[in-house]
Amino acid sequence: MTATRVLVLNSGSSSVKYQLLDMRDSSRLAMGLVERIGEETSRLKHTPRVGGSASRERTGPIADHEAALKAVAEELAEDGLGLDSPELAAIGHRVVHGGQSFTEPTVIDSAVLAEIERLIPVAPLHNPANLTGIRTARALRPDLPQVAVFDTAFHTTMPESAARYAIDVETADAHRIRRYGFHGTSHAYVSRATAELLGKDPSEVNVIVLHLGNGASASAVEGGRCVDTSMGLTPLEGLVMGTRSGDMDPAVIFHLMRVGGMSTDEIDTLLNKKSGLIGLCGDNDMREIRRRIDEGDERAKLAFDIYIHRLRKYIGAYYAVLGRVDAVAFTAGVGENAAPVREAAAAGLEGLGLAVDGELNAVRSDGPRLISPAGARVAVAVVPTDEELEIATQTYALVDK
Ligand SMILES: Nc1ncnc2c1ncn2[C@@H]1O[C@H](COP(=O)(O)OP(=O)(O)O)[C@@H](O)[C@H]1O
Ligand SMILES: CC(=O)OP(=O)(O)O
Ligand SMILES: [Mg+2]
Repeated sequence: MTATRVLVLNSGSSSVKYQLLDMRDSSRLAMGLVERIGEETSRLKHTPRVGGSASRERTGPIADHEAALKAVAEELAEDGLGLDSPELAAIGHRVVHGGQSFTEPTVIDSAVLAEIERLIPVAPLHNPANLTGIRTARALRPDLPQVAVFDTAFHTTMPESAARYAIDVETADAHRIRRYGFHGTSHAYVSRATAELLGKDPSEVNVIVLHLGNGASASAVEGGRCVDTSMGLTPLEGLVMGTRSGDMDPAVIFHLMRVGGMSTDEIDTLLNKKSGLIGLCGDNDMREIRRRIDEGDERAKLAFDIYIHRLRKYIGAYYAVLGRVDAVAFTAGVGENAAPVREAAAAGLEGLGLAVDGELNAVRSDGPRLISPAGARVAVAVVPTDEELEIATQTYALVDK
């Protein structure tokens, strides 16, 4: 029997998303999510035979990522899809920070593990969880190839003019300080899917991709290659996010230290976990923010306006970076679902050839779709991302040789 299945693990700071795919037809055999790891109220939602049977849920404390993965393995085994299956060809892992070392998907060995570990200081919320996922999966199936697919890889094509910060060159190089960019698997997948939606080859189109999830980032993709992106050394820079500030004057940090008496760790927590939408209005979920706005809540309205203002700045900036824009693609939780965000992001930009059609924008659908009026100079699209499929495809390409 040839092994054609790939298990994909996307381990976040407090969650694990997973999918088991059969790469003969890219079909999903099972998928699921473990949330609130480390809390009393952890939850595992497992969907076997996607599209077929109903989901199963387990609630109750799941202490850490190792326990989470073991619970996932048990759920898969219950459907006869256990990790011991000879049909499993590889396990693909999302790894958030690959620094400059990794420009391609990579089979994991101890040297690769050591490098991912070395990069923890620049991805403190993400790389430790990714490492635990890899180590646990390796312990469960030591004989299987484990492949790392890096968020940073797609952005390694950025020119120096976009990737370098304007700080002392020797200092920057000594500490490997530069723009790395993240969500690259999503930016790659969505820019390609957008070209496909337009019936063109990726090499022919310039796309601004807006990945708006809990973490959010924008990228400028020229003929299939990333030329700029909004996240930087770490996933803190750029857009306003669920709990992260995005761009601000770096002197805010010195001010908080000198005048506010805050420690480095306190400021790190403030900017990564208590800022963005949650810091501005107490909620990080766009659904809740829209509900509050509908009830006349001023703080929610201001948070929304700040979020949109920053988003529009990046659309304008990347318009200038690209010179010619063929499409703007909205993706991830907010981008795919929040019609008011898309409407506000494009409002009044007809001069740039950008517009959103109210009726098309209100349509709900799982597939990629255009929301710009017919004949518009720039296509505006909703293009659902599928990081797990992209990771599985890249993983399988590496092991099916
Ligand atoms: N129906 C919806 N309307 C508006 N926003 C939504 C909707 N569904 C999800 N979201 C937003 O998407 C976010 C999660 O996006 P997602 O891409 O899954 O994030 P992540 O991968 O970073 O966890 C939620 O925090 C919420 O703000
Ligand atoms: C890199 C990053 O921000 O990832 P996420 O959106 O999954 O937090
Ligand atoms: Mg995400």
